[in-house]
Amino acid sequence: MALMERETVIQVRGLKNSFGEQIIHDGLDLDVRRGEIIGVVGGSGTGKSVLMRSIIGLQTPDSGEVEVLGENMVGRNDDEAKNIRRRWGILFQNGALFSTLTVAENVEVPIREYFPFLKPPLLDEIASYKIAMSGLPANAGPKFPSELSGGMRKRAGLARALALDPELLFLDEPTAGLDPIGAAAFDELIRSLQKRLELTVFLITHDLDTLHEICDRVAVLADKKVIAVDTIPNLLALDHPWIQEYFNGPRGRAAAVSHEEQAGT
Ligand SMILES: Nc1ncnc2c1ncn2[C@@H]1O[C@H](COP(=O)(O)OP(=O)(O)OP(=O)(O)O)[C@@H](O)[C@H]1O
Repeated sequence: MALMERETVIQVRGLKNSFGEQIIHDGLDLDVRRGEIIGVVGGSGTGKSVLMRSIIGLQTPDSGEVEVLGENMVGRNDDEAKNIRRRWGILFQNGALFSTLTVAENVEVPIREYFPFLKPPLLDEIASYKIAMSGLPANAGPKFPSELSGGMRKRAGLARALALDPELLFLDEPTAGLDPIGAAAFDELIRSLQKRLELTVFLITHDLDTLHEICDRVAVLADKKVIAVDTIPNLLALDHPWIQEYFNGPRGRAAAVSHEEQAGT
């Protein structure tokens, strides 16, 4: 089915967020469609993380509407949001793993929250499956986060994000801090998981390679709004200075050339 015809799974309308005098978003709109990987870009401090926090209900906006999977997210208390929270997984920027728990125990945290009656053997089995799915070796399960490399910690965070078989996956700068080979492998993992599990992925990134390699559309934050959401070729046709500088600057062009070479075009 063409992307345009698919169901909207995240709908943001007229979002306004501010901290004191500082207005971050003012009249921001965004639609995310089922099954797409949408990249969210914008200069530092344009409010990408605040947007994600507003969508998942961690930030109460000054005004505006946020719907996720048909449910209103604004002003819900924790209890009300519990049912909707289990339908998404989140990989925060630093992985946000509990340092005193092993990787397997970290993956089990959300499962225990929602299914407290599950017995340890089954919990361990589910955790092992999620760990393998995230491309970690089986012996990573009993390790503590401090014993893992940065790339492995991200995969462990991903395993936890996938613990409850989510429909939506939120990723905040997943390739930040990874070397280019590790970043490319992580991109590939996200793409293959998205296809296999039919995920919708909301991905904040500064990584131009990631945008070219795996994003179906890219949303650009500037001037306190989403100024455009489109494929990269269509964004390039727009005459906005930030978009031009970002995608057509030296790094943007290098990422585009590398993507074309890999695609054999
Ligand atoms: N809890 C908070 N209290 C006060 N100001 C905040 C808070 N959270 C975010 N901000 C401010 O809101 C602005 C947007 O922050 P946000 O983290 O969303 O930016 P970003 O686009 O994700 O940036 P980066 O690309 O650097 O990660 C920043 O100026 C930040 O200082």
